[in-house]
Amino acid sequence: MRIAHAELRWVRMPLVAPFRTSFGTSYDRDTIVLRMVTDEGAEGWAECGAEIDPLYSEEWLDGVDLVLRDHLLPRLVALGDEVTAARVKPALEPVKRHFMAKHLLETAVLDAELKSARMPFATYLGSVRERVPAGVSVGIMDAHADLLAAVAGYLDAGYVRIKLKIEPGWDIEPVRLVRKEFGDIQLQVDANTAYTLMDAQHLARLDEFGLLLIEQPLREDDLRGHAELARLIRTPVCLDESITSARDAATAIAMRACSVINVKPSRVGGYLEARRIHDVAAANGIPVWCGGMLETGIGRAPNLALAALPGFVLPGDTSASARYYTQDITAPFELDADGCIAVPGGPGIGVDVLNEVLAGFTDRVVPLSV
Ligand SMILES: CC(=O)N[C@@H](Cc1ccc2ccccc2c1)C(=O)O
Ligand SMILES: [Mg+2]
Repeated sequence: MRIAHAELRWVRMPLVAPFRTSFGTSYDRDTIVLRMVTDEGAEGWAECGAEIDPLYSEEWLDGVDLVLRDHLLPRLVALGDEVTAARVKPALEPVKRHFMAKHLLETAVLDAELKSARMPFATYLGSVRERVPAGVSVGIMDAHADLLAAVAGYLDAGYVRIKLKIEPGWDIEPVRLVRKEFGDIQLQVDANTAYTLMDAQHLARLDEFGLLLIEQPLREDDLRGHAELARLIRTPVCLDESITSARDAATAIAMRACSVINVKPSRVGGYLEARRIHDVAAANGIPVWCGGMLETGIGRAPNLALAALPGFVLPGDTSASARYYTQDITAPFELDADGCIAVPGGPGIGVDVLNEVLAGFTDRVVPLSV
């Protein structure tokens, strides 16, 4: 197929509550939505996982906008009417990394391609479930009481797994209190690279709480350190920021740097690479789960399809829309009575974009030359 039209929409949506991690606090969610139309009139949508500032990873929204316009899209347009999702990665290969920008293009092409074929993401990716259990990510708070109230609210809402953001000074005590207050719920923590090997003894104090995993305790480029840490603590080590490709996954697994992987299509360049990571992990007996980047429904929908693949055996951060937004730009995703969210069944991402709502949150539209 040929790309007939494409545009970037800079979007800002208020968060229902500030979301604080070891790398900063977000009060709104800024993102870029890519809308693509093919010569057959199929519309492809994708949502960027990068943040406004390069604090989660080296990518950020201004950089995505620039690299996509100046270096990535021209390579895709050069394919003429041979554009397919499978050809996106090879066409963009000469540009190093920039996975969140590449994910935007590949996902919009895949959405348009699947809509033309009237095939849901779930069918294409190989989903085996109609609904997936929802976990939730809980930010660092000002006081222990606020944390306990937030966790109680999420458990009442039906979330089947709680993930606590931690950092030095907010780790052992919050976990101890949540364990004491809520018993043997499925509980894990995410440090977003906030610790070093010097903290190994301190992190070993988390072992008594029977956590499912500790996510990305060390720097994103320190696989050796994670392998060393994994020998010093009992809590399973899960990697997020460190894993940007199936090759990274293979290396981390071979080095025993992790025993669980958080898979995020936006971090690894798209759903095709996310599935490759799933396959590499499954071949090595490593469980994976679907991470989140505070996606609106445009990103949440395909993530749910991915989370329904056989190797996604742990609850992910595919929370309900209401976890972050009072008004989503698609119909809201909601938990059912079992704490699960239904995998969209329509063609492509399987949800319709609410154009008026999107327009209300759109700061500016950047037409792209194709
Ligand atoms: C749900 C969750 O914890 N996500 C990321 C961290 C994160 C936190 C805050 C964000 C704000 C704007 C965009 C992306 C963001 C990602 C993680 O797993 O590490
Ligand atoms: Mg994480």
